[in-house]
Amino acid sequence: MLRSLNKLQMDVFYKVREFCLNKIHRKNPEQFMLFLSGGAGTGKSYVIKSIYYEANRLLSQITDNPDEQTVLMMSPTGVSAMNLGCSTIHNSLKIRTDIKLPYVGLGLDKINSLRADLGHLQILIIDEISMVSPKLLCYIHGRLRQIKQCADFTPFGNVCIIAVGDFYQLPPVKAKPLYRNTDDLTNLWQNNFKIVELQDIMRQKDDLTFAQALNRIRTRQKGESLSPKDVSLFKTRELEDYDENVLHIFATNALVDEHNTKMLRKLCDRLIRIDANDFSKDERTGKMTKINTITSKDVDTCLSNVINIAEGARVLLTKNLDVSDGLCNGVFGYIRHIAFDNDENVKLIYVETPFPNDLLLVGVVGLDCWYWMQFLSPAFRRKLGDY
Ligand SMILES: Nc1ncnc2c1ncn2[C@@H]1O[C@H](COP(=O)(O)OP(=O)(O)OP(=O)(O)O)[C@@H](O)[C@H]1O
Repeated sequence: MLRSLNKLQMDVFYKVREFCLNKIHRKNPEQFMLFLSGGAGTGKSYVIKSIYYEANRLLSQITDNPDEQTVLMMSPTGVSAMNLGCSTIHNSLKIRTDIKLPYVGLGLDKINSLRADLGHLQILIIDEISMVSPKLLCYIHGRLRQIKQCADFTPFGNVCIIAVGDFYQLPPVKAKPLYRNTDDLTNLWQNNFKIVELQDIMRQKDDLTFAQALNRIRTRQKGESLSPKDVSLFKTRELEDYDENVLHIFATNALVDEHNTKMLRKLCDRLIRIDANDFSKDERTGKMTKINTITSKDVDTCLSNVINIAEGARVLLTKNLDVSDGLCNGVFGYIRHIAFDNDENVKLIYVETPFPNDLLLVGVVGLDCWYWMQFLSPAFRRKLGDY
């Protein structure tokens, strides 16, 4: 893999390698903060995998404990974490999703356990940096300072950072991207990071004309039209007939729902409608009472008021259940079986995941739980037989 790196990829690789060698030889190398950028397919993930492997190999020499991590790779989303074989930022650094500034430190027990794993951390690789909000970056900085017990304000507790990504790609959810942050207090991005921009598109390296046209879409401003030449090039890639099972992308949720309902009706015999039930908890008695008006819109739960399901339907996981097991937001599964209670209400939905031994069991809203999901062990699966 190393020999195949192109010139710019190689430069970054050797810069990090030099830091590691100096660290092993106790030369006290200076902390670096690198922003590795480049368009889609320029090989950002490819080079960080090489760096991660090499840095791990070299820096493992500075600790005797194999459980201690000297290099950590993480990503803001479950899918990209899964693709890179790492964990999410929230999971790796025990950062809650509802964080607020100013930074709130972790309690003693939790920080001690993080410190046991990451006390010798030297290099942190953050993939998909375009999706990291200024607030989340502040929490990464705060957490690393806490882990490293830094007395001064050196950024990120003096841990080297390799931020990887492309700001032309997805921005953070409901937050400004890092380069747009103008708040001096939380601005860890500007002035700290040195940019290296990979130039060669490796994904379409055998079709340079197409790769360059894709790059023009990348840098195109809102309202700016594509050249007629690019439009006709993309038109040549249009398909009249295509497999309906491929992943579709739509601009609005309404179009997504329309397509899903069409496919369900087409592919499945019996459509089952589940209406959301809303319950309120009496603070004094703890008793749950069903309420007749649905409040999901008012409190923005992102839950649908109605869902249509069917046996055989393809479904998408929209939550990170267990990234290390591959069960993260974006993974497909198939509904194998739907079980009903005596009143013909849906009680359980059995979802088969793409992973051989996992079957997800999805419980539908009951009085004592909002929803729950669990994996069935192979033994329990056998007990269930063929339903
Ligand atoms: N030096 C290289 N030699 C051979 N193949 C490479 C090289 N660099 C990247 N590739 C290949 O090019 C493709 C794109 O690389 P990669 O996924 O790392 O790009 P990326 O910049 O991370 O893309 P994106 O922004 O879309 O995630 C992959 O198939 C990868 O294996």
